Amino acid sequence: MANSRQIAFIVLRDVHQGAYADVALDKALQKTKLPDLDRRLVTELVYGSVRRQRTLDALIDQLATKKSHQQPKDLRSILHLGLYQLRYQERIPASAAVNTTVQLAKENGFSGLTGFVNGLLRQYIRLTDKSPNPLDLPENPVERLGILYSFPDWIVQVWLEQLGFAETEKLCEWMNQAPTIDLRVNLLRTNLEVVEATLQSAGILVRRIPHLPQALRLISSTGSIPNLPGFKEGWWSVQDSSAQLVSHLLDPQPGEVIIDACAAPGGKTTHIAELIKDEGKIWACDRTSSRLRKLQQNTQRLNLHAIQICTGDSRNLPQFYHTGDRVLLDAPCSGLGTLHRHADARWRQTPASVQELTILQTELITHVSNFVKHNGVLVYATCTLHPAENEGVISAFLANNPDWRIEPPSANSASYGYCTPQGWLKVWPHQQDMDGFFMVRLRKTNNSE
Ligand SMILES: C[S@@+](CC[C@H](N)C(=O)[O-])C[C@H]1O[C@@H](n2cnc3c(N)ncnc32)[C@H](O)[C@@H]1O
Repeated sequence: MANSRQIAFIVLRDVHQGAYADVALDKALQKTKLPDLDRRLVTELVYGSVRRQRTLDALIDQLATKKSHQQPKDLRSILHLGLYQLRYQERIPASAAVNTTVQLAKENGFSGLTGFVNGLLRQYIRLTDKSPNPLDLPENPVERLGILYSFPDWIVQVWLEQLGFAETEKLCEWMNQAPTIDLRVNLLRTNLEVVEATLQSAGILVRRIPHLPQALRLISSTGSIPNLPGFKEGWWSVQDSSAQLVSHLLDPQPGEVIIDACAAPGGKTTHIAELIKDEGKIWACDRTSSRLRKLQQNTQRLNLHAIQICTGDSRNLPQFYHTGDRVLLDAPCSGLGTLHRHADARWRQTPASVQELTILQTELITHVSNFVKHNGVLVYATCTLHPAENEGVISAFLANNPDWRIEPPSANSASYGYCTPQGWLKVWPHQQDMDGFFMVRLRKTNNSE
């Protein structure tokens, strides 16, 4: 049976050939019968090495004569694994990190280079004996943060322009943490006290989140989520606190017609159904049927009946024109607010992909705003921290549609505390300790058609 590090190496090889880190990892773990502890090690090594890729490459550049991108691809992955353990895995003794990495090199076609691997890793250890952070860093603030925290320059630049150096550094640090898991309790089936007590009796510690009436944060490790008590019974869903704010901002009421224009897999659709006590009609539209199947499963598990599914492109659904009391557009986005949840996401997005997304977002809001009835409400939300996809899309929409205005949340809303002077809400993860989000409520005013 292959050992944890060999499996991690094979997954990294797939990732460097273009596979998604989570998909490649799942595939590899399904093929093995590793004990839980080893599975956790593989996961940590893969996600950590992918996430910290830029920092690890900078170390290779510093310690070897050939730059990281000139090294054979597999050797680079092996060095990433070794350096990752030395730099970020305090529980692994340095000697074990070095010996296992040398072994990996030997077993994967680099027996002639074991001396190089051994030498490079030992040189790193010697440098750390002299200084806790031996990485050479440039003065330029963008590159400095990009190399130290392993982000592409363009993302650091986007954040620096909004936050300045000290806050951007805190945000970068936050995004390299292990993600937390929040639950949203289904108050139609149970209540917070019962879920808290049930989880606690299964040895899982939770805490409440201020202002969010359905939220619980898991503060101890859990194992498989579907095996936790209450999941199969539909007592709760997994949903980050900031995503819960979106449906509170929409503020849906029992009996209303609500259209969720980008609904799958249904985190917010099911929340809306819970908030209206399952009384009314919610159209869950999405163009991806595989994701809508998940929405269907979630709806059944939570025993909700107000939701109707519509598969299609929301830029072309004229049957909904002027029918919605409230419309939610939780738009596809670059996900810069949830980079901590997807190890490879920071390397997949580019300024060009952001540009394409802003075009799609603009087309979606333009079409979907027609779904709203006279005097109705439209909420636009993204889980990104890129102003072009947020403030930019909304400012352009308002400039082209003078019959719409921003309506900030009311003082008794769960989302009130996150409101900015402009009336939109922006959740900065390092300040609020939840996923990054942008959301705004717009109302179609009286002078509109
Ligand atoms: C951010 S996700 C939605 C998450 C969902 N609201 C939730 O809370 O679970 C964006 C969704 O938009 C969908 N999408 C992208 N382009 C679309 C379009 N033109 N029309 C309809 N859905 C679209 C994607 O399939 C994806 O499911």
